[in-house]
Amino acid sequence: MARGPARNLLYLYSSRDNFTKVRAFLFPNRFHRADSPNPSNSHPFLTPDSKFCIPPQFSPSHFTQSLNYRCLNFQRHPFSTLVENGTPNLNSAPALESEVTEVDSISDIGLDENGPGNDNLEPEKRLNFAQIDSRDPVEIYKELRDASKSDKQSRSDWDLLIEVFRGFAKSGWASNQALAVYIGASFFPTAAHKFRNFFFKKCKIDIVKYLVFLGPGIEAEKFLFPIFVEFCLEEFPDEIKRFRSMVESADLTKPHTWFPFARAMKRKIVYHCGPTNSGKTYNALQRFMEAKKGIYCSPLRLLAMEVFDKVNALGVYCSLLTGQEKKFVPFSSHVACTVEMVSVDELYEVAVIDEIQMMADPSRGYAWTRALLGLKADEIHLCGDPSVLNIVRKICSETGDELVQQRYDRFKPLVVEAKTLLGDLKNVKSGDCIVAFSRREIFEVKLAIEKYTKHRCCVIYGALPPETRRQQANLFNDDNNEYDILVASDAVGMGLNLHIRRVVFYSLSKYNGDKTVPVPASQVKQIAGRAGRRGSRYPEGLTTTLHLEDLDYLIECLKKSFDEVKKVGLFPFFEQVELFAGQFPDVTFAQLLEKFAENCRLDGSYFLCHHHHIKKIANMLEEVQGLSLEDRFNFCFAPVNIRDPKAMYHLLRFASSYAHKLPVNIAMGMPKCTARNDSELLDLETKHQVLSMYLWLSNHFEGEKFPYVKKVEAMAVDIAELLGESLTKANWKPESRNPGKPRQQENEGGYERPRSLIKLYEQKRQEGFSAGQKLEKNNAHLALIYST
Ligand SMILES: Nc1ncnc2c1ncn2[C@@H]1O[C@H](COP(=O)(O)OP(=O)(O)OP(=O)(O)O)[C@@H](O)[C@H]1O
Ligand SMILES: [Mg+2]
Repeated sequence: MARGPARNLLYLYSSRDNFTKVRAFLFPNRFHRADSPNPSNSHPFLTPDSKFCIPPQFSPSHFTQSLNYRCLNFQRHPFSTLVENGTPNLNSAPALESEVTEVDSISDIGLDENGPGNDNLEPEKRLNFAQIDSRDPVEIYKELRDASKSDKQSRSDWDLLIEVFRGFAKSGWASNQALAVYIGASFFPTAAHKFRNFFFKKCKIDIVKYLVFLGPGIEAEKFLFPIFVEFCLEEFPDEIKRFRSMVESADLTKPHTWFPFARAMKRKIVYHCGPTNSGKTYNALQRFMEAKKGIYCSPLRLLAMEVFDKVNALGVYCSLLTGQEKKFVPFSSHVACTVEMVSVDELYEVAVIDEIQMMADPSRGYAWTRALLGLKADEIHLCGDPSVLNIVRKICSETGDELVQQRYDRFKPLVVEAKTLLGDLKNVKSGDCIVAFSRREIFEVKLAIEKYTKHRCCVIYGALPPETRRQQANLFNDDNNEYDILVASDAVGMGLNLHIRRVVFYSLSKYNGDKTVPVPASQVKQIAGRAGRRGSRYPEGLTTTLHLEDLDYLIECLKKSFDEVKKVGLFPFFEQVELFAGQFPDVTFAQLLEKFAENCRLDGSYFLCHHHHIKKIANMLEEVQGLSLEDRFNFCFAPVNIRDPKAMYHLLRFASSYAHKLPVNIAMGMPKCTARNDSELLDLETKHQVLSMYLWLSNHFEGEKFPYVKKVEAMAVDIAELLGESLTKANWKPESRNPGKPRQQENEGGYERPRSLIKLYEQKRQEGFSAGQKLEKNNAHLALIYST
């Protein structure tokens, strides 16, 4: 074993008070034993005068977490590293604990037992280090700046100094801290590099010695950082100014201050908090109808339409405002709108924001947050589950609004049927709603039920227009026909008035665009809760699963209390994006959004809503010349299925015509008859979505650019009808709209639930005798009762 080149060895000088603490930290096992020998003499790394020779794998930063290292004094001294085959190899130094047992003396591993070598520092110099550390960084910076050249350094110091600065340039801590003085993360490495060059040209011996003593790591970074800041302030004023304006223009902190008029009001917030089917919306609407002027904000067009119809029927004149339609009722002082369309300029006596828990929705949450923060209403009624209660409370304390809570219980408890359908769709009964989580499964279930039983099925899923969903709901609710089963997706969870006796989960897993995952408990509760509705044929609700294996998960979900939401969604207004865009005149709109997301600042209670959908449209529209930033922003919010190339093509066409100042035409053939197969049905769905998009655009851009609104409205009505008729007749195997999506396995019968999750539940079931099984064993028919 040969001695390697001289290196620095770190010594730690400890006061008597700290000696035991440091020792315990360095050698926890050995010296905690009651029979420990005299510590100061027994270990090769301990020197008798409270001086610790720190093994190479330790740096001062190791002490920061466990010890108040500022009470300690570190010093570096040269040592020789182990050399094997002529190559220095610090890693081959044994670990600390094994050193204790295997190494007899320091000289055995090539360390300089006598400590200080040429670079040894006297105690006065150690004192000097403390003085350097406590010096004003501004002064140090000025001294460096004004120095004509650097002091001479030894080779070893120089090498270590390079390491220290390399560490600084890569330091996440320093880069983060630099943000506070408006040095952006992308500029930080350049600034750090220039700082290093500056330092090397000017450095003073005492500061170098101190940095060498500290070594690479957080201590050196902390020492250098304020000097770096001074350097940056003087060297990069333009970069700092630019970054500062960029950050300020992407400031989404304190969103409650964005609505000064609402803040000037003393608003009363009433939180109607409870499970599904407990009368929350009903009670909020009572106040809405009593008010002189009211607004109802809905999560869905369908629900806005339902409230519009209901309150007009009760003699309260109410208009309808959704992205796609404006139905103005003369003399109306009330409006039912979708939450995205809410006006924060109008003054209302009562506002209702339904399904307030949607504030936490990753994509649309911002619309609920904006409504809550910005509505100018004396009284705001929030309806929803308890998941956002605490965060609403926090927001109210910031806005200065009064919060009142009204608790609700389900009118009739929800009963879980432990028997399940035993995996056989032949066991469906009149009034059942079979819930599946893909369009494909929905049609497979419908096909199977209609083939093997006497029942007929209505269907409801997200891609259907609200008018068709409503038509299907009415068909199902009506006693006087054979359509007594509903097959639906999670779209059934909100907004429809349905007479469901029993909700049966076909499966409890769902494709999330990436992979198949268990349906979240909150969603399971919401959907199951649709069974049994006050005033309907079935006031008492049941729920179960198709397969016995899924029952435990259903029970688990229903038992689970709502998870508390910690953050709610935000998205910038156009004006904020425009201000931000001023910093980046040359980037595309999609890049601009990306930069905004990277640089925006948010308070802890908020997250920036997903903008994947928006970016995809922005990228597509990049080739369209002549659109202003505001046009692009608005086009990006158009309701389009980004996975449907036909719909995307039409959006591109609309935007191109608009940019060329041409009247935007619909240029789409009208189907003559109902769909005869699944691809014709898909075509009808797409056509309706394109028409709906046209109507949406006509409401969000100057009307005269979209001159065919009347024609498009008529076409949309016709297609919704054709869709309804097609669905009642549909008896074909479904096709996939998205060929990229993995298809579920098929069996002979044509339907097979996803298996991956079953295994998971089976495993769980084997772990214990489940409640569901016990009940099944006792042949209990009705099992557990939940007020979910
Ligand atoms: N006091 C009442 N008198 C008559 N009908 C009522 C009353 N309260 C609620 N209902 C009816 O009960 C049904 C469920 O009420 P509501 O829609 O308000 O429940 P919810 O808690 O908002 O449930 P959801 O989860 O569906 O939003 C509705 O059809 C409603 O009209
Ligand atoms: Mg409701």
